[in-house]
Amino acid sequence: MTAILTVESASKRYRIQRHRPTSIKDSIIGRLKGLHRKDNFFWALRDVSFSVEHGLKLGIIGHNGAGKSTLLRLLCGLGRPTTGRIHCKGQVSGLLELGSGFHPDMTGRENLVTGGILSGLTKRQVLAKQEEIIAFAELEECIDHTVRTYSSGMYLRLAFAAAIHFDPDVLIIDEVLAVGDSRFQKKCLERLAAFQAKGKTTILTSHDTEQIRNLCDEVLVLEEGRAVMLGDPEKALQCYNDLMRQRTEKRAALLSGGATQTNLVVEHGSRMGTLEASVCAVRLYDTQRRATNTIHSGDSLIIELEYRLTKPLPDVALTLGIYTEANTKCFEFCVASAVTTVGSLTNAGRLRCQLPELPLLPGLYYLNIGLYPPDWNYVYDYHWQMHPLHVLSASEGYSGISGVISVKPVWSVVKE
Ligand SMILES: Nc1ncnc2c1ncn2[C@@H]1O[C@H](COP(=O)(O)OP(=O)(O)OP(=O)(O)O)[C@@H](O)[C@H]1O
Repeated sequence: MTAILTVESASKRYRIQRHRPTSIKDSIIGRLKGLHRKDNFFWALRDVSFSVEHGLKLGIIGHNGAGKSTLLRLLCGLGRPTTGRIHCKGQVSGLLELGSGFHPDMTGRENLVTGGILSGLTKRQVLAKQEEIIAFAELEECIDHTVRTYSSGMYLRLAFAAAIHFDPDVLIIDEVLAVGDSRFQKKCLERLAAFQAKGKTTILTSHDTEQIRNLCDEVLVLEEGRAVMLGDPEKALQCYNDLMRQRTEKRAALLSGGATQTNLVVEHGSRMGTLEASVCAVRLYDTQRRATNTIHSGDSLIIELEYRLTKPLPDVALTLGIYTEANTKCFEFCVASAVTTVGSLTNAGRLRCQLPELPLLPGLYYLNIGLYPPDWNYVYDYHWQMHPLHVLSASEGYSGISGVISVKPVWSVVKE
């Protein structure tokens, strides 16, 4: 196999301007006074090296500010590394953050033609694909409006449709699969899978670990601009979690002015975090609002979390998941902003969550709960295997089903 893309010791330095001139005169005066010499420099990428072979599905993960977008921009040819080199032997198409790529004052159609030509297609080739792209993006009615008037969802639909229909050798996607409605997201994921199945190379970043597992066969982990590891998705996700644990430990030490144990002693299961926001009690209720940790398959479950904040926090992110005894995830949902979902949090209170008709097969499960700062950089409080949930057979139980969820198949003979 040959490498289609090679990154050799690439570093990227940004200038953090202390003096921001607002006019040419201001800029000249600033230079004469030597104000520009007071600028700081920030290394967003440091000495990153890796190569990507034809057909590889590469994922890039890392916490907020780790350098993922900076690296993807360089791979797309937007800017050059401050030191090091990037080599690409094919045509690259990039779906970067919303707002990049299209000119806001040009119509969707004009942007398509310009984008196609910039991606290496001839005008005739772009025009031949144009209607298919517009149909995929479902933008027939707005394609002749200026892109400035598009919603973020419309923008994303056009950007994705264009990037994939231009059929590049390497498709680079920065997190954008998280935007847009779920039906269109599914359509994009199917199209992306077909693109990958043709043996094309993809490079993507995502904060969604399931997307990383499903869409990547190798993953690069970035931390503070450095490549920490490149390996299979499971090892990379483990490394990402370890880095989060290390950041949590650093944060806890900073808060307490010394080394702190972030793994907390609990009766059952495990708990870790800085406890700036904490879950101090978890109560489960059945459909009759009785406090219990035993329900029947198919019953609804009410979960009440008693929380405490050590100081007022602008927002908190949280996760709540149900896992089997063997630690298989049945489901987990993330709330990126508690404020948006339930309103601002007082220093202590209770959050309630109802899960209607939980179709779990009989067995022992655990509720895993996490509280995080909104940038998910470290852990406020994470409980795993601490809160058991016993699921009993439904009153009209049926046999012969294994797995995690309870479904009731209805069989019949097809009449010819
Ligand atoms: N144009 C710029 N000027 C100065 N600093 C920048 C610039 N662009 C990015 N940075 C800084 O470089 C670092 C890496 O940013 P980057 O956007 O690459 O991170 P990221 O891993 O993509 O983060 P996120 O997951 O939040 O998108 C951040 O600290 C960011 O503030």
